Amino acid sequence: MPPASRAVPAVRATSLLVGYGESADSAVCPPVTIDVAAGRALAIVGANGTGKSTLLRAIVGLLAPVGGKIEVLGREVDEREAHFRAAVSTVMDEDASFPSLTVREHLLLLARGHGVAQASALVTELIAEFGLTERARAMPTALSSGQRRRMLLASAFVRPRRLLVLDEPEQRLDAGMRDRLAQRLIAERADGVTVVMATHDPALVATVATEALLISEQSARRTSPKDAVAAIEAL
Ligand SMILES: Nc1ncnc2c1ncn2[C@@H]1O[C@H](COP(=O)(O)OP(=O)(O)OP(=O)(O)O)[C@@H](O)[C@H]1O
Repeated sequence: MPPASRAVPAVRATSLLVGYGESADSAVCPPVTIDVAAGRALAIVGANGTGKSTLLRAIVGLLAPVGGKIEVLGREVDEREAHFRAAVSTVMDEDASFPSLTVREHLLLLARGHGVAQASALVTELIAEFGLTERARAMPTALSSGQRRRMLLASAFVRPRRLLVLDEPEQRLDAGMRDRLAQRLIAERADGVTVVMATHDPALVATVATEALLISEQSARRTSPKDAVAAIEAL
């Protein structure tokens, strides 16, 4: 993986408005202006329905902004471009897996599709890290919801990445797995990978985040991880 340039923010939002209509009137949350530097981790926090997932969809190019601007790794978002697909790894709510492939086959296909060297060894490691060794030959339909979530998380780490965009990565994970995920995200940061995650998990914010964006009906404002933890606990 090429080293991330520290000069260019991994994510830069300028008066960004996100929503499901055609114009700024349809924005689901107040405007967002934020820079996230390479190797940092931004936690996006706020009550249900405040627009966290919608904001992530705009960052990964699934939804065009209804106002303002969003740049990822120094360029306007176009998820069809090869450089974007090579650099941006996501775990979103609506993620799908191949219905006819086992856990191991799904991960291998992703790794090979992204040109990862020694894909088989990496897949074996990730399957162990995400506690799926016993289920490596299972079809997705035969997994528990937590196991399926683990497979989708492992999918994010089986491919090259400079930016990880995660929508409530703690969902459906037990306490041990949440802790392991936090350790993995800390290691990712140490490798220069940027993390942007929407989360309701105070432990994940406290251990992984270097900064936070607190969204409410009134504002979307940058805050410290400590204040974000307090805000989650007050919701
Ligand atoms: N596909 C959609 N079309 C229209 N409105 C939507 C769509 N998806 C979400 N919304 C609305 O947009 C607003 C923001 O939703 P969003 O999912 O971004 O919130 P969130 O902060 O991620 O919430 P949660 O914490 O519950 O996951 C909500 O009012 C929601 O009902």
